[in-house]
Amino acid sequence: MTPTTADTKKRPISPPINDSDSKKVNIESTESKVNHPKVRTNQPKQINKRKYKSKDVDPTSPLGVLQFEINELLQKHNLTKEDVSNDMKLILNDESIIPQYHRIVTDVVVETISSNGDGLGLINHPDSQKKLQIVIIPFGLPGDKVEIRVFKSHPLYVESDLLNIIEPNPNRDDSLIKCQYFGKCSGCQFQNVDYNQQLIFKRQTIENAYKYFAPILTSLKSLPIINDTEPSPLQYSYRTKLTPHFNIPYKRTVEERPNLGFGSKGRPTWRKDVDIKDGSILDIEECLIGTPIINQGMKNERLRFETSFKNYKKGATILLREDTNVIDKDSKIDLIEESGSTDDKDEISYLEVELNDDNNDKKLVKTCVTKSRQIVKEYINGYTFEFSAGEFFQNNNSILPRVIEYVRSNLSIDNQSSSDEEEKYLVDAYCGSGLFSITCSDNVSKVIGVEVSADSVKFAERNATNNNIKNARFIVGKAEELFKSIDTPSSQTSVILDPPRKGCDDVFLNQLSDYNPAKIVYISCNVHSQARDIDWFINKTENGHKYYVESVKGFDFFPQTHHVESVAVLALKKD
Ligand SMILES: C[S@@+](CC[C@H](N)C(=O)[O-])C[C@H]1O[C@@H](n2cnc3c(N)ncnc32)[C@H](O)[C@@H]1O
Repeated sequence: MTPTTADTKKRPISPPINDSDSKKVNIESTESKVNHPKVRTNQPKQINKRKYKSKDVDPTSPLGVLQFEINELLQKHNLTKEDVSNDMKLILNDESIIPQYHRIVTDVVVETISSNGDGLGLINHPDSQKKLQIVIIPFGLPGDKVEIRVFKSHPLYVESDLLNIIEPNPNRDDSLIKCQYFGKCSGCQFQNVDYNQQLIFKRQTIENAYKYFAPILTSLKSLPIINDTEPSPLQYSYRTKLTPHFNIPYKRTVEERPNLGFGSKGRPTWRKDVDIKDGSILDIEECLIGTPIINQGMKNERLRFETSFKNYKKGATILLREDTNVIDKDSKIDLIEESGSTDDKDEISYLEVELNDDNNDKKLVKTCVTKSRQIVKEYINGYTFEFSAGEFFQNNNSILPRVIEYVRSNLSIDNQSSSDEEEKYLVDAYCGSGLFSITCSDNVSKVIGVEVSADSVKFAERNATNNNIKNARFIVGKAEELFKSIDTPSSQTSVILDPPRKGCDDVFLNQLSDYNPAKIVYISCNVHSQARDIDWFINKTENGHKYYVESVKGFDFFPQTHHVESVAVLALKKD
């Protein structure tokens, strides 16, 4: 499969299973439409009025990636999409057909796991013995034999709830589960999977991402073997930011406190000893992947919510962000009113943490901030960072020293036109509040960071000053405008890219190619858009062919979940 055109703006990579228009991934109608067809059985002329509405999906989003995963399953079983298609018109318009489709199925073997952490399997088709259905099984692991309830249909797959594990696969170890909400909460997918196996799943996600989204590099066999995923030092209690939320029904005053927590996923009965109230938002007192002070903040804010919910006219999200202060070991921190969330005695909750690095005359004092405009601090390997609580900052502090070291070590420039005596430069595109610009600044003469958020740039400048970094300058603007203001010689410059989930703009990638830097380190929380961008950059831009993918490695920023951060290094080919 190759991209359809070399010069289109959107670089469409469409899964081959798609319907006629290859630029679109057509998915899905709304749940209410599928589940509650308003068919007036006494007025036959009204039948067949409801039409299936498809919507465009970004191919690198979870639903877009699912299309590639479905396609792979079809290929494995030598099936066509007609062999698994569901008659959406019928499902939407004939109520009597629903029990046939939305049913309990037993002895289903989970074949594979999606990048979203859901199991995928094949079941018999209600329409015909010659057909099959592809089913998504949340919390199903490859090799499990399970009982499921199908509850929702889509043109090429159905969704289900996991009811029972009939035969568990060897990777399933439910004794590892720590959270009482696991299996219902949409946050974690892998608590019952040994941590090493979690890392293997994530490596597989990266491999698949490059297979699906870097088709040219894959077909030319010019991708390196994907490195093992770097584990997180903390596998629980690592998340420095959580955002529990609640719903208030439209235009209604509620008498009873609404659930406050995280979105629920399906209606699993497989966790038999767990009694969880139904609802689209689960009521969650404690989130075990959150840090201790974040959970203290959650406790405080839940207590406040017991009465304050009556003041809300609509649903909202509560921000919980860890704030880390570095102070002398013997001193006491001055906790002013803004310092953070307060407990039932109206006292600011805080935790003292010992430092286990060279800074042993200092200690850390942590509070939980709830106001998005408030300034919070983070401490990483002797560096301190300040940023607005509501702005982007990496959420797993424990793994940051490892990822920073990895990025630093891969920035080194090694080409013929550059010698050790020559000055080296660093460009940090999408720099946020300066995490990589600052921590990677010491072996280069000059760093230039660019970032679209003026607020983040303000903090990047402040962070450079606070960390005594004198060689960094920051520009407010889109990465796409970066190269206008760059004067460093490209053969001595490395570039860090750390874009948001959607990846880089084509304009930017073309400019990057024209600039032709010595080294590129691309960090991404969406390996699918990363793979797409790298395939495009190397194969479709002017100087792209001069580069090769030196390495790709995952970092487990979010243990127990399906997410993986990927770092890809591009170097210039040697002549
Ligand atoms: C994943 S974050 C990385 C931030 C930083 N590297 C870090 O690790 O803290 C992506 C950043 O890109 C910024 N951003 C989004 N679109 C951008 C664009 N077109 N040009 C420059 N920055 C952009 C966001 O504001 C955000 O700070």
